[in-house]
Amino acid sequence: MSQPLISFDRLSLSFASEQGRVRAVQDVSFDVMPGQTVGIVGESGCGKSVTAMSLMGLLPTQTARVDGGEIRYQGKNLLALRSTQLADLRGNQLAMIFQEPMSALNPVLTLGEQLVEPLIRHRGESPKQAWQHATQMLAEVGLARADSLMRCYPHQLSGGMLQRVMIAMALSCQPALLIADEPTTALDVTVQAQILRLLRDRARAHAMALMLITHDLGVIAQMAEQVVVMYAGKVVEKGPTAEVLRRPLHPYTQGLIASRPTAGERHRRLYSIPGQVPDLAALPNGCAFYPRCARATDTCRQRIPPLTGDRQQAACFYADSAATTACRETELQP
Ligand SMILES: Nc1ncnc2c1ncn2[C@@H]1O[C@H](COP(=O)(O)OP(=O)(O)OP(=O)(O)O)[C@@H](O)[C@H]1O
Repeated sequence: MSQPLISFDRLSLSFASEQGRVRAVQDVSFDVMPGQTVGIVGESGCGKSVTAMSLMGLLPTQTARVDGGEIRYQGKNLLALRSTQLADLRGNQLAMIFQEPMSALNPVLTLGEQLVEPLIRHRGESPKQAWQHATQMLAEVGLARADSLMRCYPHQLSGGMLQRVMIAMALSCQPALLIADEPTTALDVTVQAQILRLLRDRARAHAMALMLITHDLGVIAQMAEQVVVMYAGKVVEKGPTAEVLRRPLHPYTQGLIASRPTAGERHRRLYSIPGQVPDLAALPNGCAFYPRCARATDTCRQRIPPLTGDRQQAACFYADSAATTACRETELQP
């Protein structure tokens, strides 16, 4: 068995805020194997992006603090690297694309200028080689007339085209890992499917690992071999996607699956998980999900269960398969 490419090992992070420390990530552990796609899923504010940004060294240094743990890349703890060493890995061996491609591009530089810069800096290509390489990459992500696109400014392209440019930019340095943070949320549905297909094909063609952050369990089902379910800054369940979706153990995962809208069920009342996500600056004792959990008992209020087990792990004292009948299994199988 090969070594993990990335290991999050008991990572805890917090932010300083006027309300006190926001415990955005607590004790998060999971691995990404070389070439593997891992989906991170959970409601808004559960810590998905912060987890990804910490790997890229992109957290705000004035407010963010690492409270414990490591993020190892090929065995090296990224949190112990100097910022220049991390900057060298970023955009080279580790790349990231975001929900809004426009916010990651410089509006006053042409796409060509922005595409060639990392190739010159990280790969030592000459300006001419970098230009040819970038043009090839645009063609590889399905953009026609790549040479003339190189002379365009970001505002001249549609959202779908820009996301393709971001993927080309990320792939151009042949990263070992690409993080895609809600890469299709800002796109219309047909373009979403194209971009996801492109990401999957390119990840396979380049033997690249993919960390895919999304709210959408359907996307996870199609794309990811492993899934990590986060709630209030913690991993509540993780495992092979097919197994977690077929037999979710944690009541939160069960709720997420049950609340997914599906085609052909116009008359079904949409289920939503009752209650609100907790304030991460004032987390309750015990399991953070208990105020919203129909099965919560006094034990859940007092103690936090550990994430245990080998295949599927669930941080819940009462995690079992008994309540999974409400989950519409067949529709979510990859
Ligand atoms: N710079 C910051 N300062 C203070 N708190 C922050 C900062 N960045 C994130 N947080 C807090 O950390 C928590 C986790 O945020 P994060 O962006 O990781 O959530 P998320 O799961 O990615 O949500 P979404 O799906 O909406 O992007 C949130 O409570 C958020 O308010």
